[in-house]
Amino acid sequence: MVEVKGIEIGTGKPKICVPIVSRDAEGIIESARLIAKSQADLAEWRADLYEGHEDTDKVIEVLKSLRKAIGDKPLMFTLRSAQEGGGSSLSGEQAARLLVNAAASGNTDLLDIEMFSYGGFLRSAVDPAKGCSVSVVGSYHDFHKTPDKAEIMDRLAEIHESGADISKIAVMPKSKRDVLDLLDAALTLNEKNPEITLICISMSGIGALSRLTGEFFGSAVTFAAIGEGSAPGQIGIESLATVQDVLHSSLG
Ligand SMILES: O=C1C[C@@](O)(C(=O)O)C[C@@H](O)[C@@H]1O
Repeated sequence: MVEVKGIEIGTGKPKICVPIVSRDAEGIIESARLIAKSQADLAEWRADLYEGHEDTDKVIEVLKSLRKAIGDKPLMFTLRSAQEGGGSSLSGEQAARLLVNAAASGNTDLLDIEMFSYGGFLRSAVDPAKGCSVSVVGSYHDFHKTPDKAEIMDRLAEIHESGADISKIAVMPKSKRDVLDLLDAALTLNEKNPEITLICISMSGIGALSRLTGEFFGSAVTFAAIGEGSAPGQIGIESLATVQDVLHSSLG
C-alpha cells in the first residue's frame, strides 16, 4: 500500500486515475479543472503529449499551474517515450533530467519512471525523486504484444527491486488468453508478494476487463477517460466507477 495525500493506493477499490492529454497549456489546465470536480481519485499529466515538452522551463511552469488547478487530488507526472508508445522525443539523459526537475519542483506527488527504456537509464531518477518525497511508479509498456506470464511477473518484481513504490505494466493482448495471462500474472504475484503494489493493464477492447477487475486480481489503479483517453481500451469514468462499485459490493 502506498499512501499519497490521504489516498490509499493498494487497498479497497482500485483508485481511478484520469490522464490529461491536451497538447497546449490552456487545454491542460481546462482538463485539470474538470478532473478536480470529478470522482477521479488522482490525475496523470502526460507531459510527453504537451507541445512544449522539450523546454524544461515551460514544462515546470505548466506543472505549477496544473498543481493549483487540480486542487487536493494527487498528481502524477508522466513522460512516456516513443519507445513505449508515447510522444516524448527526448534523449535518455534529457528525459531523466526532466523527471528529476519535475520531482524537485514540488508540484507532483507521483512520478512515472520507465524502468526498461533507454537501456534502463531512467532508473537513475528513482533515488532523486524519492529524495523529494515523490512516490515512484516504475513502468513498462508493450504496445505490440503480451509477454508470457513469467516475463510479466519478472518485470514487475524487477521494477520493485529497483526501488519503485508501485510496479506498473501495460501490455497489448492479441487474444483473450493474453488477457487471462496478464490477470493470472497479477494475481500470482499478488499472492506471492503482497507487499508489492501493482498496476496491471491489458490494453484495447478485449483487455478492458482488466481495467474493471483490479480489486479481484490485485491491480491498485485503473486509468479512465474524461473525454479523450490516453491508451486503447480506456473506459469513461462514470461507467468504470459504476462497474467497480458493483464488483466491490459483491465482495462484501
Ligand atoms: O501507463 C499508463 C497506462 C495507460 O497506458 C493505459 O493503458 O491506461 C495509460 C497511460 O496514460 C498511463 O501512463
